[in-house]
Amino acid sequence: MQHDPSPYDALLLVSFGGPEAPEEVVPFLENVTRGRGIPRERLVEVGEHYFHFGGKSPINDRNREFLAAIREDLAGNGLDLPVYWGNRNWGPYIGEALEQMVADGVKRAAVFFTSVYSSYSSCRQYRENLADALAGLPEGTTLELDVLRRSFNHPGFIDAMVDATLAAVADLPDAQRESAHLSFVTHSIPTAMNDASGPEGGAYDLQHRSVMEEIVERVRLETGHRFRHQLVYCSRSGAPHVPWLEPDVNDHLAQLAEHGTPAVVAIPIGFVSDHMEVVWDLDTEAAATAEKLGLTYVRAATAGIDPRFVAMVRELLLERAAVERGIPTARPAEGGLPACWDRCAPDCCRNLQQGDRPTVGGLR
Ligand SMILES: CC1=C(CCC(=O)O)c2cc3nc(cc4[nH]c(cc5[nH]c(cc1n2)c(C)c5CCC(=O)O)c(CCC(=O)O)c4C)C(CCC(=O)O)=C3C
Ligand SMILES: [Fe+2]
Repeated sequence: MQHDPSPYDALLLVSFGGPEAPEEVVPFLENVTRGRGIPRERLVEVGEHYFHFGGKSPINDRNREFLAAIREDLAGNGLDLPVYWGNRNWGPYIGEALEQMVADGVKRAAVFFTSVYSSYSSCRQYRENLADALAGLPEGTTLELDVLRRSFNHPGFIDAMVDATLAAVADLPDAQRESAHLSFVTHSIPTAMNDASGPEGGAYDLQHRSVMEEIVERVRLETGHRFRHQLVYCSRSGAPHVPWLEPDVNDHLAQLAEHGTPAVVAIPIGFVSDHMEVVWDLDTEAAATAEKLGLTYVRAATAGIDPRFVAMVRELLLERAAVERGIPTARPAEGGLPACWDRCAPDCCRNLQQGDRPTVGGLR
């Protein structure tokens, strides 16, 4: 393992952002959906999820915990790197983080997105946000940003999710354990967005399936039982006539109940911490659906601040630092897909609605 962070003199954590008070909910939703063609009814419905939790999204607090854990991990490993944080849709915004970095004299930073898969929403849109924020800096500012590779198959994420799954499986009633179903859950996206994800298309779904298969196999090695499993989706949005990835987790639960499955473990592989989708779509809505159907329902933990997931950010930064210095380095990855590319191809995860916009972190 390399321990030299150069050429980086900082780390920037980039996330989605969320409202923290009732009066922030509507402006936040307007930020999220600007130019994205989301029907008014869906916005009202999603607004209710936030109001249900007092107008406060959990995401910023989860990111504050993650930041604190990353800082501790870096310091504990003798790395004296400042860590900044900026969001796409709510303060602290990416632009504010960049201004602070410039004021502090940062020249080149590694950037980690709190979303580990390829798609427009989960990767390229953040790369556009970085380009917009850079363009907003005063003329003549030099700040270079390198986006760390998609980390869905990094051992730090996989190992945390394997243990979360094992813990959830252990929580099942003994009599139901082996007939339980593992339901891997992620954020739905339009099928067209999935078709355009990654350099060759379909990467969003493919990456999730490789994570699922790896976890199922690791759980088999640990328990001796290969569980039935499926990839399902939550948080479908958009107009009704636009196809999104399916099945929805609630429809899936109804199917399981119909086929006599007694218990289900929901494994939120699409979310790195307990975002609104986890506390609403899974812990509130899907849990209620399961209860109505008479299904035992256990939700596995998200990666959150699992020390291995936290260490992953440092490991990715050091790995990329070595790459940028031209030093051969290991690129750990688990499951059927190789470690992801460092720089995205020009047509990776294209913006289908607004066309190509400037990005950061692409091939030059
Ligand atoms: C792939 C993906 C991720 C995972 C990757 C990542 O983490 O980035 C993600 C994360 C998140 N999505 C979030 C919230 C919302 N997403 C929305 C809308 C949309 N998401 C989409 C995709 C994704 N979203 C898409 C294709 C849309 C349609 C509009 C569009 O084409 O852009 C809307 C508008 C209402 C609605 O349409 O549901 C909201 C409020 C929050 C914050 C949660 C919190 O507060 O804790 C988080 C972490
Ligand atoms: Fe979303």
